[in-house]
Amino acid sequence: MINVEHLNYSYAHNSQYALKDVSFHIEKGEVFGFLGPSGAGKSTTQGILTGLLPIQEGEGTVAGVDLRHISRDIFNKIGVSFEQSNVYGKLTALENLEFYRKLFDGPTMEPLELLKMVGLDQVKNKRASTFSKGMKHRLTFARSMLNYPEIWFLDEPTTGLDPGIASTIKDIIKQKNQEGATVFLTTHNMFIADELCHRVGFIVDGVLKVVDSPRNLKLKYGQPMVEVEYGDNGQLLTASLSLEEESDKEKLTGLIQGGKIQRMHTKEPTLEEIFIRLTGRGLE
Ligand SMILES: Nc1ncnc2c1ncn2[C@@H]1O[C@H](COP(=O)(O)OP(=O)(O)OP(=O)(O)O)[C@@H](O)[C@H]1O
Repeated sequence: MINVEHLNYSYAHNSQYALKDVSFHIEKGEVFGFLGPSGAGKSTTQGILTGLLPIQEGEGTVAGVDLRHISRDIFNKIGVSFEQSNVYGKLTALENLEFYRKLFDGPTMEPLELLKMVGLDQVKNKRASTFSKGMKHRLTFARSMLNYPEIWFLDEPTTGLDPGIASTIKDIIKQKNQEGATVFLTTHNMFIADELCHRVGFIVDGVLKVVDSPRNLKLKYGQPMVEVEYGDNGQLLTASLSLEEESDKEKLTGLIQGGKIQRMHTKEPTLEEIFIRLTGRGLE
């Protein structure tokens, strides 16, 4: 569905590259998470894949469309929900969707149904200019589904939303994916990525460091850890101990032999911990 090879991109057309030799492939029906800190190159990649930025070096196809020769066809096949995508403030929520609906050549979803899905049906006749940031975000998200996209580009789909709405948005993404949509999702949020993505790519300073499933990454790069609760001089203490580091192993053996452990369980590494381990960087 998405294939890119050796993408390099420089905004200033000099040796300062925002993307450095980025290559990856995304299969039909995958939810692919593109993860990295601010300035890593996520938006630049998304810009190229959606035809907003030209390919400078390298090559790629999106839904069968060659990125060097973007045709109108691509806009009928993709859906885009980016933070900076505008909604028309003077139009109501419903009018916004009715307007965008007309731009597509193929079948489209019912605007009212979309507004219901994202919890905006009660305010369908209110102007978008009166909406909060979160409401505008939901309207943009709804708009991006209008044309039953084959590939759905989502930028931070749940950021800034209250937990109830964020959960609804996650459910919609899962549902649309089950119906066949391929999803390219960029985020700083490892929990969202872990929950939604079949595979993730870690990008830092324009370099794609690794692409794999969250499960494989945890198996390959996560340190096995145990969390123990133990009694010491009448106090209840806790410790996270690595099963690979000698000093931790000795401490654990001591606690077991001393009969001090009250509770013990294995701890799965988080994607964030693996990101830091592999890239030497945090996600903020
Ligand atoms: N319009 C632009 N002109 C010049 N440099 C830019 C422009 N947009 C981005 N850059 C630079 O390109 C690099 C990659 O930026 P990009 O926006 O792709 O990162 P990002 O991972 O999307 O970050 P964020 O999470 O903050 O959106 C950064 O060094 C950034 O400063």
